Amino acid sequence: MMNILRILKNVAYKTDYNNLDTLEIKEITESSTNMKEGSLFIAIKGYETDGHAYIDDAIDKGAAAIIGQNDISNLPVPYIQVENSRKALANIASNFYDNPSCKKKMIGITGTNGKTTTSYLIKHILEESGKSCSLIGTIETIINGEKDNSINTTPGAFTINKLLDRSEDEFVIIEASSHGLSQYRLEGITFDICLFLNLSHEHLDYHDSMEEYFETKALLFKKLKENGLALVNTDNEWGKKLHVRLEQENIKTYSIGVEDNSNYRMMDINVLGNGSTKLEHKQATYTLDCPMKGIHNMYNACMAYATADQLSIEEETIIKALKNFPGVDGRFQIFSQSNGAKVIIDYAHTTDAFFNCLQTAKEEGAKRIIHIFGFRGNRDTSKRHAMLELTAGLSDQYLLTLDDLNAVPLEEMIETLEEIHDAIGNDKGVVIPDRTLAIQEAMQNSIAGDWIIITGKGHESYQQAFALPTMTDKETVEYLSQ
Ligand SMILES: CC(=O)N[C@H]1[C@@H](OP(=O)(O)OP(=O)(O)OC[C@H]2O[C@@H](n3ccc(=O)[nH]c3=O)[C@H](O)[C@@H]2O)O[C@H](CO)[C@@H](O)[C@@H]1O[C@H](C)C(=O)N[C@@H](C)C(=O)N[C@H](CCC(=O)O)C(=O)O
Ligand SMILES: Nc1ncnc2c1ncn2[C@@H]1O[C@H](COP(=O)(O)OP(=O)(O)OP(=O)(O)O)[C@@H](O)[C@H]1O
Repeated sequence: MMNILRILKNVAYKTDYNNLDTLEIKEITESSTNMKEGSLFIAIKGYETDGHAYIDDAIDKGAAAIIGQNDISNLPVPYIQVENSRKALANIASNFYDNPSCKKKMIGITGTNGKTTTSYLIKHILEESGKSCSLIGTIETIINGEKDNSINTTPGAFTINKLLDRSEDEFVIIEASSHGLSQYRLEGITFDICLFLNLSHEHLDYHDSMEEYFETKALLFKKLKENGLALVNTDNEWGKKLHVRLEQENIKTYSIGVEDNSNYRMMDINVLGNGSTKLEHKQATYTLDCPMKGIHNMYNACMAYATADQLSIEEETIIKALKNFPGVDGRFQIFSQSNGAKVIIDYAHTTDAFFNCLQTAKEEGAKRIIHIFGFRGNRDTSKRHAMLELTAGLSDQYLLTLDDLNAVPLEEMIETLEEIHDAIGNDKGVVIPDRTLAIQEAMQNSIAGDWIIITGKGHESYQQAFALPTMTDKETVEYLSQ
């Protein structure tokens, strides 16, 4: 039980109810479906529906009080009006759990690509150095070693605070998506270290422009604790811009990149075979071996190195940990075939990530590159042409197939694939809607030296059933390898 006035600390509100000082709350929820008697229900205007429509339902289920942003009177339980209930929820959750992010060493990671990979790299290094670490991200949450599948990359504010409260680990790594940042899911959370990885065309169905997308990502750095520090990959225009801005704001910032003036300077990058790079920092140079393929993963490894270094972990420990990093499910995961072909499963769903995957295969000596991919329904459609254009140029063959439909009718998506293929594609390509049959086609016709690259789904399960009895790209590949 907690008094409502404690829950409302630092939240601006108005109410007609005069006895808040005696109002005790058992729990908080934003969902009437999860209501428990004695809870505070927070009504949120959502993207799909309006939580204010469920206030009666919440009261029927025993809500002790309601918070919302609409003008409402004459409810049978106290009503507290705030300006923005989503923002209020975040502050309330933080109050309810007694500001849990202040008690942890918090690491926040943002960028278009590489958040998940970098978070697992950092977690691995921390654990190899004997420290305990929670992780909240796209694939799963790991709290006190217990894993749960994720719904969002950045969960809702209430969930985050609850997870932080449950965590007995010393460190917590959170992947910060732009949706999460713009929807106040991280409001009230403060960080010791924040990382900016990169920014490329993505989510422009949600953000008005790249500029706005960048500004949303940059919000993470407003959440640094007083002595917190920023680690920024400055080998991209957005990283450079952020680095300059943070320095002007007197925030302790380190740049990571190939340029001479980078604080962590990458040199002699070798991405072939067992990749390695030299990293120079404060006149000392270290050699990092990174078993994950591709220049993009070299950047992820260097960002992880810099983070661990700033946490005063011994260089030798970091270097050893990077070398034995086991990789991440569905991130450039290689399945060598008995006929000498290789199949790669990767979560790439941006043009930038496509380039990294296909280019890596080329540099690794692929004789032919066969790319299997689709487009997610109800997600940024403006990136599709560039994605196909890139693969039509770099691959030797491409198979356009289904990704998640997300409520787009099957026939409509197949038509879209055919239209884009006709408009942008070339004779290297073919449309095979059934994802498992597309993989089968590529694998059955493969020869030694082929690299079959399957992108888009990574670790995720299929949303719909396909012809083969499998639920993930990995299962399909293993089924066809038997
Ligand atoms: C479009 C979007 O971002 N939606 C997010 C948002 O949902 P919402 O609050 O708008 O939900 P809503 O369904 O409209 O419901 C409104 C309110 O009514 C309440 N309600 C609803 C029904 C009912 O019977 N009773 C009831 O009380 C709901 O609990 C909610 O509070 O807030 C929820 C809680 O934080 C998120 O889980 C949810 O993410 C959905 C599932 C989603 O798919 N989001 C994607 C776009 C997303 O956020 N992706 C990024 C990663 C992107 C990337 O980089 O790939 C992420 O961080 O996951
Ligand atoms: N540093 C990077 N730069 C560019 N592309 C990258 C980088 N790291 C990974 N990628 C590509 O992005 C894909 C997704 O990687 P990862 O899951 O680590 O990123 P993410 O930011 O967590 O993605 P999401 O926001 O979609 O969950 C990888 O499979 C790879 O193709």
